[in-house]
Amino acid sequence: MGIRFKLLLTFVLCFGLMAALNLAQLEHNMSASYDAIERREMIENSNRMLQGIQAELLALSLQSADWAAWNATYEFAQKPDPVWAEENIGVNAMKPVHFSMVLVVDAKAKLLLFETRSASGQSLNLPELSSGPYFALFSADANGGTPQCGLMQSQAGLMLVCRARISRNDGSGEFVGNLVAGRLLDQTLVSKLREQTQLKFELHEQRGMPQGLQIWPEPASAAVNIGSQSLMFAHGKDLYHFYYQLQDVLKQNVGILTLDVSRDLTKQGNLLYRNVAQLFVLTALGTALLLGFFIHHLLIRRLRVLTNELTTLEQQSTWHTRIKLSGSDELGQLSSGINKLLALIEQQVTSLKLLSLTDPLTALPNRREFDARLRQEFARQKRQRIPLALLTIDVDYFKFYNDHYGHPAGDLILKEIAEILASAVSRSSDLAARIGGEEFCLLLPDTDAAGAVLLAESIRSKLQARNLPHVASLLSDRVTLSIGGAIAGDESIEAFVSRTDHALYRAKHEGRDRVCFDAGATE
Ligand SMILES: Nc1nc2c(ncn2[C@@H]2O[C@H](COP(=O)(O)OP(=O)(O)OP(=O)(O)O)[C@@H](O)[C@H]2O)c(=O)[nH]1
Repeated sequence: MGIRFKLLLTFVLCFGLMAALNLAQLEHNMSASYDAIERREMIENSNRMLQGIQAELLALSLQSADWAAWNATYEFAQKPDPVWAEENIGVNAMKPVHFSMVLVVDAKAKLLLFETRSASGQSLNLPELSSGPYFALFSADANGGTPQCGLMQSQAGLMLVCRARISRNDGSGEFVGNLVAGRLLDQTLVSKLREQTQLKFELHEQRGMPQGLQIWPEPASAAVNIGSQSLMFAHGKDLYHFYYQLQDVLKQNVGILTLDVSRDLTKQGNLLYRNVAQLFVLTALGTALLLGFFIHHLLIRRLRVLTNELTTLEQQSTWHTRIKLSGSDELGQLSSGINKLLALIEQQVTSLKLLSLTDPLTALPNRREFDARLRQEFARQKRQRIPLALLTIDVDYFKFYNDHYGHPAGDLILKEIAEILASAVSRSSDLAARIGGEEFCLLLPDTDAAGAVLLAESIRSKLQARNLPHVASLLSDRVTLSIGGAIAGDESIEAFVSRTDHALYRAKHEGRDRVCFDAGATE
């Protein structure tokens, strides 16, 4: 797995995790605040719905209290006058105040007046109100001036009803009876209330509540005299279904109010959340890709260049090549560091190479260098048909010199001879080398036998001129050299070198301090 993929994976994971955490936090906060706002709105709505009915009940209460606290009504309760009643509290007076029912009962629970009126002006058939538990409640002395109101179940439907104690205008007078006023809670009234409250609630006359409802946490305090204190609810994905149990003045279940409230806020919140989530995911992905792009250009691409150049270096095993990665940042510094290291290695390799090809005592090329050059020049001689001469030079009785003067003095002699050989060769293609203890070689390309002999003799002369004493020599009291030489012919290198060795052997054998040349193989 490449570093680019790893980085990209890391970014995606990090940003993904970050987005997920933020989204979870956002969702938690959002749903908590939306829930709170929605709950407040629900309470307001349900209270508004109940307050609408309460307001109707209050209007009914005021009107019935008005009719009950009237001297004429007080007199009627003691001495009923049907003509007066018809005009003032009877069916004719009911229309303007939207009463559906007026009932007057005296102190002895005798029904004095019972008028009903539908919205269309017809009378209603309400036999259950002139006897039974409702009538018992209507005829009891309430012992108070404030009318008692609530709901009532009748054959014509649910009815708002208020019972008021009949009194004089100033509220005085003994108990002479009650006046009960009612108003049908029919669809006309429900529609009016729906319009007023701007809430689409429904009135159902069924008594039982559906199964599986939950109790709404806040009590419905506005409606203590028309129903239970609690609201029930069920909630769907987009809607809250509210249920309110209506109870009559006898505390019996008589109907249900339902209200469906759309969860617009939650819907909008969910939409907003989805949008934000999409934005988060896109931003996280976009940022990861952008970072990946920049990292690729700033890092990965350049790292690849560096790796490729290092691979090439390794494959070619060359130290003179340099990394071509520029820049002053960390990668640029790394590349310049590698280049410095390469320069150091190159320098070390060059000097090691030089050391491995140089004789440490005389600073002349050693046997390894000589062998390499010999192979090179021998091949060239074969190719170009140009003469190649080889001289092998050996110090005479050098063992005795060492024995007599000591090894360090012998080293000095070897250095002197090396100087002479180095100064004797004038062409850049000539090579003077120390190939063994006191044995030297001169490789002379493009030199014939005569030239080689001449050079050998000049070396001997130069040594003579230095006049280096060698009292232990069996030949002379000075240091002398024996030189064997040969010109390369159509033969192997070994044969060529062997001929030179034989020439040297001959020089030794014939008395030393001389040059013997073998030109035998030349054509
Ligand atoms: N001082 C010194 N002596 C060396 C070095 N290398 C080889 N020798 C000595 O050179 C001597 C070579 O001796 P031999 O091969 O017997 O030959 P020689 O005494 O020169 O006799 P001929 O070659 O027959 O004239 C030995 O004593 C080696 O120890 C060196 O680097 N320094």
